[in-house]
Amino acid sequence: MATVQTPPERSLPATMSVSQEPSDIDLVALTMAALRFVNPWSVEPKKPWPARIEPGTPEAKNRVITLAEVSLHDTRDDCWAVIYDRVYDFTTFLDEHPGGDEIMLEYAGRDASTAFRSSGHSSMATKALDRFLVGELPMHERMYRRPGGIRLSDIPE
Ligand code: HEM
Repeated sequence: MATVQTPPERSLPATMSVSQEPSDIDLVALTMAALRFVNPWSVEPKKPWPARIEPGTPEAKNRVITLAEVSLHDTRDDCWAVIYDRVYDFTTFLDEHPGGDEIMLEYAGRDASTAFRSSGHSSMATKALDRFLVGELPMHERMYRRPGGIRLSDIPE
């Protein structure tokens, strides 16, 4: 006598909620794959920057750093400041500064453009900034290096 075989009962995985149909899951996976194909940046997390940036390296030139991030580096052991929209790590320079460390620490974690300019620094001092560069402010936070920004004749290239 022929026996009729019924398919085994399909049970949902323990993690799947009762309201979620298997076809919904496939649709999500498909959409993610399609988005990845069209624009990988829309779904992949961006590669995080290394925790420590070596000042003055090509990598430092391309890094965008917000004022909020600069403000976290405001101590003698970790001293950043902004001069003409560029972000510098002056930690290793504090003890070497001919004008003393105190004045530089006053601007740790902040914009020091006006202070730097009004201290009558030589063009040599301005050029020496490159050694300490770790990044640049985003366009919307800049005062100088942006279209329509403050124009000064002696801002370094
Ligand atoms: C936070 C920003 C800074 C402030 C407020 C500041 C302030 C000063 C002041 C007040 C002096 C004059 C000292 C005196 O005449 O007794 C001075 C001198 C000097 N500073 Fe700074 N400084 C800053 C950053 C820097 C940086 C980043 C450099 C080099 C990369 C630098 C290099 C020099 C040099 C070389 C002198 C001797 C004069 C000259 O050759 O220009 N300073 N600074």
